[in-house]
Amino acid sequence: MKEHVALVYGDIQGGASVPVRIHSECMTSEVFGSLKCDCKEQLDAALAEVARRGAGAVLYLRQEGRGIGLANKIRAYDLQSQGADTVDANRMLGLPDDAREYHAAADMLAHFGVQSVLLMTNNPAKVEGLGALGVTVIGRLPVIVPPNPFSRGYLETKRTRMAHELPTRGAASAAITATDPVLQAISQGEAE
Ligand SMILES: Nc1nc2c(ncn2[C@@H]2O[C@H](COP(=O)(O)OP(=O)(O)OP(=O)(O)O)[C@@H](O)[C@H]2O)c(=O)[nH]1
Ligand SMILES: [Zn+2]
Repeated sequence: MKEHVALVYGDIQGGASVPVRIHSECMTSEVFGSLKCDCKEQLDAALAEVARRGAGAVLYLRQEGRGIGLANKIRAYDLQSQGADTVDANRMLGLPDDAREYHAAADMLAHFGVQSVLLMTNNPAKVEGLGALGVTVIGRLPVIVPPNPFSRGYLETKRTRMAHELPTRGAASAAITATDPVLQAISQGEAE
């Protein structure tokens, strides 16, 4: 059984416009430090933003690899190393682009009596998915991580094929940004 986690900071009981990050597990970046995606930096940025705002929650869902599981994600990485992008790699394996569900997140928010959330995400499908489950998403807070040389293609695929609201290369952003100095240095070294 997968155990999901609600990390709550401050008092959110019965709250409205509660800052919430609904985060999907990514062992490769969060545990092993892979730079192929932005998940760990998004998690860190969300935790910092919740603390800065004084109250909020990070709901950590055990949906590795957008719900296809770790072994399938590693198989997809193998196909990506041969040129496929994230979406096509999943399809070549006969798997959906995104197999995640958000019932657990909706249940957690109901448990705390949260009336509405400010959702920290760049993914409009996540906003819609929660709305369909009865969660009132009153606003969206972008969580932008600057690309590094290893994540650039992955982020570009999210922008162009999965409709994530991410800046085009070089565009300035006033969103929550990752503060990791190493990643910022890598990204600035890449910028031109
Ligand atoms: N199938 C697959 N999953 C991946 C890959 N890289 C990261 N993931 C998973 O993608 C999930 C995160 O989803 P993303 O599409 O990056 O972001 P999101 O949660 O939809 O949107 P945000 O709220 O803006 O972060 C995590 O579960 C990661 O394990 C990959 O190459 N293939
Ligand atoms: Zn990741």
